[in-house]
Amino acid sequence: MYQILVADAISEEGLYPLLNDTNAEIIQKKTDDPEVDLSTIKALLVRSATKVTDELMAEMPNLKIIARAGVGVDNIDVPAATKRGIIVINAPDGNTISTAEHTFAMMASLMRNIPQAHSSVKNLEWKRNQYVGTELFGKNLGIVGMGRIGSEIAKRAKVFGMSVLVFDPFLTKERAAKLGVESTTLDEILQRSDIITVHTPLTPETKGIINEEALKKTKKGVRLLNCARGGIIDEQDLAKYVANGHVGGVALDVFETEPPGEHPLLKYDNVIVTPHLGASTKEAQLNVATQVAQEVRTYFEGNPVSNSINLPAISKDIYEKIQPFYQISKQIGNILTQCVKEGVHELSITYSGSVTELETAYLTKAMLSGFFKGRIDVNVNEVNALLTAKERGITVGEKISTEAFGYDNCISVTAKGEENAFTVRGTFIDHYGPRIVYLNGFNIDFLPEGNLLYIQHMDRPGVIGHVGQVLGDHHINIATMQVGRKQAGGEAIMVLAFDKPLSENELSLLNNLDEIVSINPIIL
Ligand SMILES: NC(=O)c1ccc[n+]([C@@H]2O[C@H](COP(=O)([O-])OP(=O)(O)OC[C@H]3O[C@@H](n4cnc5c(N)ncnc54)[C@H](O)[C@@H]3O)[C@@H](O)[C@H]2O)c1
Ligand SMILES: O=C(O)[C@H](O)COP(=O)(O)O
Repeated sequence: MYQILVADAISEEGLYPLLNDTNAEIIQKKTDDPEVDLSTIKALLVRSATKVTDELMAEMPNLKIIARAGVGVDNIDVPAATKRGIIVINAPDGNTISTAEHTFAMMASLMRNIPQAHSSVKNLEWKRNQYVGTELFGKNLGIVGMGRIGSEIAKRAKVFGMSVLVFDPFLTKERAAKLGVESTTLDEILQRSDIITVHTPLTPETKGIINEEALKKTKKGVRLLNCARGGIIDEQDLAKYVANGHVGGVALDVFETEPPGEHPLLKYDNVIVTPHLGASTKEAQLNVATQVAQEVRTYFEGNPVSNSINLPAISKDIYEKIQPFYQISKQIGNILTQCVKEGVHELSITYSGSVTELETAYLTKAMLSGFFKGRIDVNVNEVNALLTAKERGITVGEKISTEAFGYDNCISVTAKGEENAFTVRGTFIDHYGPRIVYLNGFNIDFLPEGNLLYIQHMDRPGVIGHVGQVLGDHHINIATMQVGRKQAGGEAIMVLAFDKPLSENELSLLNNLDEIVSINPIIL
């Protein structure tokens, strides 16, 4: 059973995939509601209202996934979530059309003074001369940020007979040509546009991208729209340019602080506003809620999510192919962490055979999650594995090799410390399962599972008997036993599996046997 906290107003109908899941319990409350036990919540669903801060995440130690029913994730501390190993997903295209239509409606309203005229008629006035508008036809529309929403606006603007200038550093010439828009610089847009609309995410780079310096370059009478995020157009600078009459009109759906309260821009008649309604249509809300609810369910069913902000996307097909190697990679990492007795500064992974055809980067992260398991407080998974290694000064290297040691596939990991290096090799055999086939210089073959004991000893007659005697005296059943050696009479190893872990006393009795060099329990 997993608990999901739905902290913002999310379409109930869209939550159907979760409401329909007998393993899910949905709690619809604010994060600061005293009735909510944050510590047991595994999934958090939000829109833009809830601020998902590092402090909030600290109160949610079991949180695995944050789902944003919408596009912008600027209300979520994504780096902090990543550090904590929490997946962040969004619904990138569910509200595109709604937001594009809202922006267009705002643009038409602004040009034809519709909100002002509407209020005037409602106040029993009839001022036809006061509300003479301007056509969209033939005007230059500048779009900053030509992603999903920007592109939909461009299509609509062209139908209205507008010329579209766009600025987006990631827009290719081919795509601009296909959309029939002129791709240009921000400066050109500022200088040539009659109307400018912004559709970028709010990032350190886009914050204030339209500020006083930019406004200075615009045409007198320019109209500006922000239906993306408050702050992309600097509100204080904009207020100055509305006050001095340079800017002819403004349409805002979003504000730096929401609600904006007593905002300097609100007093101007040529500034029209809506309360962050871009995505507020029945269709968009149903789309985004269904998308994230389905993704959360998929995640808890153990399948890959498609719209993660902090995890590379992987298809279900590839995910299924990778699963067996995922497990063995994790086990190799975990064996290493339990066997290496000094600080590790380098982990090098070599993939060979059929596994090289898969997403090995994903497996490297799985190996790291196994390596850090039990070593540090943070839950390390594919989201934060590389970051955790980097923070701890561990270099991670990945290689592809043609040497698979006679196996169909082989994953070999070497952990290097100041003094020693320790190598573990594993393979996955169809219809047989995962096997560890090499341990610190010795060929061996054991199942990486359960309570294991790795013993280094001298290859002498009777050693296996002596070990068996100690265990038998303590009524300990040996489930499986594998041995490996390099040469007769030299160093050798054995790996035993038990139904339960051995006690300190039993381990110490084994360690005191003459032929034993070292013993090392491994719990997987
Ligand atoms: N008002 C609303 O209710 C509402 C609804 C949906 C989305 N939004 C906002 O709109 C934004 C855009 O949504 P989208 O779905 O089109 O996202 P998107 O990712 O498809 O498009 C964003 C575009 O901005 C471009 N970009 C990034 N940095 C830039 C820069 N410095 N200069 C110019 N372009 C830059 C990117 O290359 C990308 O093409 C979202 O981030 C969200 O904040 C608001
Ligand atoms: O980024 C978004 O998707 C929009 O700003 C919508 O935000 P909302 O879900 O709070 O309406």
